[in-house]
Amino acid sequence: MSASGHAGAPREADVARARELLGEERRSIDNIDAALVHLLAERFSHTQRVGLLKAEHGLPPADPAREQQQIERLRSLADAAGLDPTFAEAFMRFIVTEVIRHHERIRHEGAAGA
Ligand SMILES: O=C(O)C(=O)C[C@]1(C(=O)O)C=C[C@@H](O)C=C1
Repeated sequence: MSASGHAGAPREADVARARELLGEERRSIDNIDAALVHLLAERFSHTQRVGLLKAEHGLPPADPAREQQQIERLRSLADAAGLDPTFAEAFMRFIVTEVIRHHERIRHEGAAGA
């Protein structure tokens, strides 16, 4: 079925319009992906400082209680925003696992040399 509602081969004009809409959506997707990269870079620059503080003061790299609070908060935000909370939790855990790996590296390399 074409956009005009008829069965059979799609009309050229409908396909052209669909391609135009696809291009517009992709431009927005590219902008959002760029924002995500910048936000993640900003987040990692803060967690890097947290890692240094933790290493300098002998605090453990991971804080499971804090993670639990973050996950509950994000699940609730995701739900309100129409995003799958299970996906939001998995995404958060993926990021935090990487942050903890950075914290451990800073601790093992010595905070001063990081
Ligand atoms: O808040 C901390 O203590 C952090 O190290 C940051 C962070 C995070 O990425 O949000 C990472 C590891 C901890 O387990 C909890 C949270």
